Amino acid sequence: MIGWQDGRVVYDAFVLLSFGGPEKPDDVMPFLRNVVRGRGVPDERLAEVAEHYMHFGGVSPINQQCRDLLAAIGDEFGRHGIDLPLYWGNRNWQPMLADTVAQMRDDGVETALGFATSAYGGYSSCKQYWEDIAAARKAVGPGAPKILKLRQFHDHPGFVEPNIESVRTALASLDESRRATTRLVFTAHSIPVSMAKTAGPTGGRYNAQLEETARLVHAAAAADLEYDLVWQSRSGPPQVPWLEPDINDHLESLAEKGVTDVVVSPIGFVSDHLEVIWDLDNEAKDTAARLGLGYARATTPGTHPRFVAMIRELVQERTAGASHTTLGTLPTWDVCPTDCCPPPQRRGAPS
Ligand SMILES: CC1=C(CCC(=O)O)c2cc3nc(cc4[nH]c(cc5[nH]c(cc1n2)c(C)c5CCC(=O)O)c(CCC(=O)O)c4C)C(CCC(=O)O)=C3C
Ligand SMILES: [Fe+2]
Repeated sequence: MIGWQDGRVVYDAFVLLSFGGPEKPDDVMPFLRNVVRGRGVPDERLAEVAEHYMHFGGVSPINQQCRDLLAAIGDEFGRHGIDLPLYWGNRNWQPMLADTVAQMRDDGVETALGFATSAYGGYSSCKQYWEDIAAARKAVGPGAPKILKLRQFHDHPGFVEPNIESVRTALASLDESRRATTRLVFTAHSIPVSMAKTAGPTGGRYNAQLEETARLVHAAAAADLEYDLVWQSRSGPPQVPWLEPDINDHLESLAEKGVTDVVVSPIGFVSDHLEVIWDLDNEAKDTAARLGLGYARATTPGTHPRFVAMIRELVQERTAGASHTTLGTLPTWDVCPTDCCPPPQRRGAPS
């Protein structure tokens, strides 16, 4: 067996867990149907989102970003003597996690560490990855390896520092003479209010973590500016309340208040995938232009070396049983309680 002993558990593989995205036009609708299975997202919304993907030739950047990240993780592990085979499986598109888990079983993997491409707690960002693992193992059946997801990392310096750096870079591209009326706007994926209420063991964890990350990035990158945390990429039927305000509405109210320029920092995401390049680089940017606001979008961590080092550190934290490296004050843990972050109520056809 490949791997190493930490005195408690032997991990013999690493698996990257992600969302998945289409890589050609014919993938788009089946991918979207996988994402919204049983969730009551109206067809009009799906058709609209399909157009966003078609705008980029039906190709989401997220899968290539995962390939690049996995290659960088391999280099990083190699430099630090971590000899674990690397795998990658998605929730919604090929390579699907169940196929990856079957391959891992065939390769003799017994217990893997999984890294999900989301920093936060809550159903979509955390719990659903645990569910993905359980469903994939069930599909594979006897001999399926155990997979333990690495912890949430919203306030790890390896996540916060690349965001600080990119906010500074974005800010430097704006007109210095208008700095006093420049605003820092953090964004994250909106989720249903009911999902936000039940995020984490005591509720509200998604918002609390995002507020903490925003505070940490703001303090280090641009403490003289005012800042806000707002939401993007709302889905779901209009009668269901989701977190507000939307970034576009927020830009309107900022312009009314006399703000002249904005730096938008999508701290809710780890890579510049489609929700970032469509919703921010197209929609929000157009809104800013219409309002006459200067606009700069900060990049996400992607394959930033500090971010990649964080992934290696999270593995070492786990295998050495070391204490968690955190910049904030919210509690962290390795394994989530089983009863936190319940799934949203399913509507329409069961999956
Ligand atoms: C919290 C959160 C994250 C961040 C955490 C994480 O990263 O995991 C995230 C990431 C992403 N969301 C993505 C895409 C989509 N999300 C959708 C729909 C939804 N997202 C939700 C939440 C989140 N989503 C929710 C509650 C829904 C409603 C339906 C449901 O309950 O599932 C839909 C359906 C159509 C629509 O937008 O209405 C699409 C296409 C992509 C891929 C982008 C690419 O292709 O590059 C990524 C990384
Ligand atoms: Fe989403």
